[in-house]
Amino acid sequence: MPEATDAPVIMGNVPGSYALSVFRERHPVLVRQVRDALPYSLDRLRALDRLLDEVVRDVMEPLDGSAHDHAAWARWGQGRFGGRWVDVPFLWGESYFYRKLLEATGYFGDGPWRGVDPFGPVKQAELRSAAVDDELTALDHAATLPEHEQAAGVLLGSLWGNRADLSHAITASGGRDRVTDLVVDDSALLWSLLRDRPPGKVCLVADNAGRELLPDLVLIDHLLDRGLAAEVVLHVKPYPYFVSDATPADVAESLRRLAAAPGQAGKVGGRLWRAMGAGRLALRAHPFSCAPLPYSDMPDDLRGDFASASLTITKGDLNYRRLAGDRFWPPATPFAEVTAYFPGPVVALRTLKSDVLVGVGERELAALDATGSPWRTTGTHAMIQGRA
Ligand SMILES: O=P(O)(O)OC[C@@]1(O)O[C@H](CO)[C@@H](O)[C@@H]1O
Repeated sequence: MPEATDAPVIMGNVPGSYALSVFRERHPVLVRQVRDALPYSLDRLRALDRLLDEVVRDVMEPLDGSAHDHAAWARWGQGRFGGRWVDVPFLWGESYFYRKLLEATGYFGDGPWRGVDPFGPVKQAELRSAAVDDELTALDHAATLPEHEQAAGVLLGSLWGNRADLSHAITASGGRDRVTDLVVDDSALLWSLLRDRPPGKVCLVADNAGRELLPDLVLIDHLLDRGLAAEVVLHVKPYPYFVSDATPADVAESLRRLAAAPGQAGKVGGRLWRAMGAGRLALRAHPFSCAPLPYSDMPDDLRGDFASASLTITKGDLNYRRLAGDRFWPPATPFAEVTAYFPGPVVALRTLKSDVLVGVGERELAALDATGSPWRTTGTHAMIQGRA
């Protein structure tokens, strides 16, 4: 087995790879969708057209010198501008794409589009959907179940909520069934970290808004309400990212949606609303959450936050890539080994939508590969993977 540290970084340019399909197929579609989502003015439409051209021609241009974070991106992207989009590490190239998309829409500019979420229309449609009504109504039945089933239910709800990812939906063939047998199931570890010690601080690093964030909030309510956490810090993105990633505005909208719902959902929403006001639920939108870097490069203040938590729960595929490192790890590499740098207990809840994979033995891997399905990238499979 190769040394884990030799694991190659996932690049965008490998023929036939998932990463290449994201650059070649997903990004052009996304620019076109954003272009049509809001009544943008001519200058914004032109900027979006320039970005589309840049992506299709496959020549990466630097951020405009007037951008507030131009210096940071110039440093991170040194030696990459003028080259092909696909010739950079996958994680870096995707992050930069979303940053450029916001630039084109005027999100950080001085004009009228400042602060307008280009993905707002799709996020709002999802939050208003009948599917969300059904999911909130289902909480009434869940509340009648025995305690251990409720605990398992809120955890699985949050885990599978990660399938609701509007960026993945763009190129996923859709409608694929979930495979309920988890690829890795460390849920016993998660519960023991919460139950076998006095309640402490739990950090939940969120992923998508809407149909993922709602069950995340239900999980948070469970932890606070059952005394499994004294406080929860909910980490979200400071600005729109990867289409549906949750921002503070999305948290506010989801809490309003919950609090306005009848039955159990309304009770959950009311409790969380009060917890926010009382400081038992805090919101953090650290700039590093949108950085094109792995968590091993996190700044000291963020490290301090996770270090003071009795448990950090990370949600979703992108957070998993950043936690483990966006590399083709030998799949049997222990999760504890690749996350040894993380300053405290950490559990990842993830449906699999990219090639990064650790902690899976040869026999399990062979059995999954033998199914012949693209199980590593289509969101059909999920894992709860952690270390104390
Ligand atoms: O973090 P999430 O929402 O679970 O997934 C993000 C995602 O859809 O985006 C990337 C491709 O663009 C993949 O890593 C992953 O499939």
